[in-house]
Amino acid sequence: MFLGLAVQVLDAGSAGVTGSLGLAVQELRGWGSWKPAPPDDLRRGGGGVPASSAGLRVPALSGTETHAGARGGHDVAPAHGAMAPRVSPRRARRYLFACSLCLSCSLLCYSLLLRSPPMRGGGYQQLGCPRTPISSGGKKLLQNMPPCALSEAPLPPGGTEVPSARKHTHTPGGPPKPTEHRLHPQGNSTATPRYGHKKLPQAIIVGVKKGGTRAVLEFIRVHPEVRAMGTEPHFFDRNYDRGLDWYRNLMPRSLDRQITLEKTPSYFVTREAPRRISQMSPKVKLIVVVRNPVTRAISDYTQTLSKKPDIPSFSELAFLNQTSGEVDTTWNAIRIGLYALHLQPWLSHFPISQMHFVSGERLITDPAGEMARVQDFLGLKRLVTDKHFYFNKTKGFPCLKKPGGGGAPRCLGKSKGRTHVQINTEDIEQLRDFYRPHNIKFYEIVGQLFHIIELTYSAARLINHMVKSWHLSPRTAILFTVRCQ
Ligand SMILES: Nc1ncnc2c1ncn2[C@@H]1O[C@H](COP(=O)(O)OS(=O)(=O)O)[C@@H](OP(=O)(O)O)[C@H]1O
Repeated sequence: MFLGLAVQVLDAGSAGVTGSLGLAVQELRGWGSWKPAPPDDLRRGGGGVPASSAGLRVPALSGTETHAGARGGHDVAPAHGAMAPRVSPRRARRYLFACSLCLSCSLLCYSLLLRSPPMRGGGYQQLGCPRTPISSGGKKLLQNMPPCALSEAPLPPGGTEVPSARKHTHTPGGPPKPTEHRLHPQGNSTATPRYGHKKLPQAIIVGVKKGGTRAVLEFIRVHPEVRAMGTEPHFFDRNYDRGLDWYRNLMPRSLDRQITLEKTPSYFVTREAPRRISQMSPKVKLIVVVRNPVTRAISDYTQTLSKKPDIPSFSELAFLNQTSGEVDTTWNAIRIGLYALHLQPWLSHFPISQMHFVSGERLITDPAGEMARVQDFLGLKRLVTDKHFYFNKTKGFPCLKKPGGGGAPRCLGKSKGRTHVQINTEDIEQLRDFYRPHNIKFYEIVGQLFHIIELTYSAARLINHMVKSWHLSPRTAILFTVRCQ
């Protein structure tokens, strides 16, 4: 191939075609009109054109002049102002050949560099997958890959835990930056495939902060029919004035059959978000990951404390009056947990059937079960199953593994699953009491029981009994039980 190219180039040049090769030939022809110099001069580089220049610094590539003297002599002008050497036609052909070889070589290198990025295990061609460059930087954030690419992803040697968080902050005026870490970067890529098109999301994980939203996003994007934006765009709260085109442009490319998804947990508590989202698309599917609001508040506080170690204690912030136990509902960490309150505006714009609630607790104890429900809700085939998960004892959380057991597992980053700040039991009890009526209201609205209030074992059995024996709907059984509690 290399030789073939060289010959082609040589032919083109000899024929005097236009373009740089043609010019190269013209230049060499120009040399040919100079007085001949002893061949040795050329080889030694003395008196005539230095050997290196003669072979490689072909002026024609940078200019159109055919007369070397007119170029100021920096390219091929003879040294010491000596007469330009005459180059025999044979030598000229040699130069031409050398030059062509160089060009061919460069062409070959460029074509290799540009057209053949590192491939995953060479399996692409057989699988008929589009060629997608894979980020070689192992610390790149994970993004979904086309189905075939996912199954071909190379994994890091022996790595089990995700490297520490790569945090970015949002800069007004610039594109949104990743606000948090994502799953293990290996085995997936941030590279946008060159096929498909950018769509507005058909599904959004709208909340809640610290509920387990990252886990849901990372788990669902394993599905080949899902393309997810890895970072949080914060479009419907912070960046709305940038317009839908800006928002759409942030999305990964996807095929028509694929679902585009993003997650920004702050939407759930943003008053304007439901209206704005429904204006974008009234059919969009909404996912809310809920978690016991007391645990959620502690998780939220733990995160803030990790960034600002000087903040007051949890109890000081949570209670207006610690003796009376009056809760400060203006503190965000507390306020976000008032799920029923935040849900109301959503229900003015979306039917409840368009919202799916994931239990943050079950997401940890039974990720496959929760993800099965998410897939059902999104109208996807249940492809993300228990085969994809394993429990990582060191992390204390489920992590993703490769189906079939090959390759290294992938856990969420260090900022997910942190050890919480110790809060005294009395404060926790007071907060549970505070949240109980709000939680019950929330259950009533969504007709689903979450582990966000602690049911006694007998209450759970009663629910089961009522559902099975009395043929009550789970919703009625739940409501009856929590009301009785
Ligand atoms: N598989 C797995 N691995 C690690 N962590 C998991 C997982 N599943 C759920 N979680 C819980 O997710 C909590 C973080 O929630 P979010 O991802 O919604 O946080 S954030 O709002 O995006 O900051 C995080 O909260 P903390 O434990 O307080 O760190 C986890 O409890």
